[in-house]
Amino acid sequence: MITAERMAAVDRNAAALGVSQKQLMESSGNAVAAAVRDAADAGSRVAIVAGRGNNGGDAFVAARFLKDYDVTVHLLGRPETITTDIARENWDALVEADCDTRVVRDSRDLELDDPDVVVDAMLGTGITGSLREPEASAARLVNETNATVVAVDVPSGVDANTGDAADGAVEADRVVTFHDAKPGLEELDTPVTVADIGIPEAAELFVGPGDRRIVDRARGAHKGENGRVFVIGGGPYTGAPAMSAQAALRAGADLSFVACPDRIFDVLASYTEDLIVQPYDGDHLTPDQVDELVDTAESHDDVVVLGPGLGTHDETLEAVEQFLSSFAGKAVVDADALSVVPDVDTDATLVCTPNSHELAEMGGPDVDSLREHTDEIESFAADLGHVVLAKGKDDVISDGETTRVCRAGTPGMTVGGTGDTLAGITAALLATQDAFDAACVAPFVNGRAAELLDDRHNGLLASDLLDALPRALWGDDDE
Ligand SMILES: NC(=O)C1=CN([C@@H]2O[C@H](COP(=O)(O)OP(=O)(O)OC[C@H]3O[C@@H](n4cnc5c(N)ncnc54)[C@H](O)[C@@H]3O)[C@@H](O)[C@H]2O)[C@@H](O)CC1
Ligand SMILES: [K+]
Repeated sequence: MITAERMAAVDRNAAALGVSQKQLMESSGNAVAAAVRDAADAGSRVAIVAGRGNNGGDAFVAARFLKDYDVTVHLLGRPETITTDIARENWDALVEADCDTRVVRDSRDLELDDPDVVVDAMLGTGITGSLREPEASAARLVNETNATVVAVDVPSGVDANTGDAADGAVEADRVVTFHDAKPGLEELDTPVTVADIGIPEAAELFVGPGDRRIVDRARGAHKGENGRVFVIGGGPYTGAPAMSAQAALRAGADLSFVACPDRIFDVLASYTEDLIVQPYDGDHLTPDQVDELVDTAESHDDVVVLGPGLGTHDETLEAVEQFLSSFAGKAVVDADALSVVPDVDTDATLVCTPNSHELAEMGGPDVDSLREHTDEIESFAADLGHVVLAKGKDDVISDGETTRVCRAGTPGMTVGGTGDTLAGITAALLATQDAFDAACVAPFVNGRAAELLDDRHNGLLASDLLDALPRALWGDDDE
């Protein structure tokens, strides 16, 4: 089962893997033609009623595969207003080939002439709101015919995610949908065929540019709407928390705070003016600080990064344990803090970011190649009850039910600090996204930033990644 948004992401990932959307449209159209052949004998009269989006494009392709039928293609709207190049190219191909194509400028001009089959290709997953003209009138005509109505992807006017039907939505006799079942179609009392359109499994397994689009939302305009990240780190180390906090800003967080022992305050505060540093007494984190840290994080709805540079002092690990026991927000747990997670009872939403060594220490599989052990990582995540982002040459991300692999990155990323940037990016994304999505997209963005700096294969610094993060996250060059 796949939602419309996820389907669009997978489609984009397929394109990045070299299977273009036009190829997928060709397969979809072929599948629609097969459904028409199932519904009526050769020679039957077929009316294709097409909208201006890719749903219509699928049906233009189908027309090419229905040579043995008496096909008429009705386009709702002017050809110049077809919304995508691939749909327009397929329309043009029909016109060039002298097919019976009709441009419906006004819904009153649509005449179906008593067809045996209607192909409903007006609206697919691109619908917003209730049916507008000319689609509304066209849907009425389609519903009045005695023809067998074959819907492309989803009956026009029906929401593929929920099954909610707009007033006057097409009542289909059968539906041909693509790649995977859609939750909304299950709600209908209509037979559904799921057609394999040749999307490689890799487009679902590997995190790709399509996943990044999920994050590419309308960002909030007000300070705070894109999240505050609160890094609890530092003590024996100062660079790690600073790197996480800066990466969070570069990945879209509005504000980034670091809570650290006052012994290292001056060092941390001197790295950059972009960070807000809040010192607490002492030279390492202890249980004395926990109540105030939980208060700060919860009162501002912060996403916490717990771990970078904290060290492994007994008191520190005890403080981490107490923090997680009382904190009920969202947190990325990294580095030294990870060892505490398996034994803690917490209401927080966690993304744990172990490297393969830390994964083994937590009780997960002890392996070099994470990618060859995705099943074990998945069951580990299920037992843990938190999202696991296991970092390696290829990263493995699992919420215990779904598991993905991220292949982005360059050999230069073995340099220290790239895990700290990853934790910060994950936190920034976690502010606005579901935990699993954030954990999938963050390593893609971190790795993509390194790829954008490809000239620095040798001598890449984690701090170099900071500059490239916005482009990696929002840039157009996502091939
Ligand atoms: N994304 C994918 O993975 C694939 C998509 N394919 C096809 O592409 C379709 C989605 O294509 P699009 O995103 O172009 O969207 P659609 O073709 O569903 O519709 C977009 C068009 O409808 C108009 N529109 C939107 N809401 C309307 C309303 N309420 N009343 C009247 N007109 C309205 C828009 O202005 C736009 O012109 C899928 O349903 C499927 O048929 C297939 O080609 C295979 C792969
Ligand atoms: K449709």
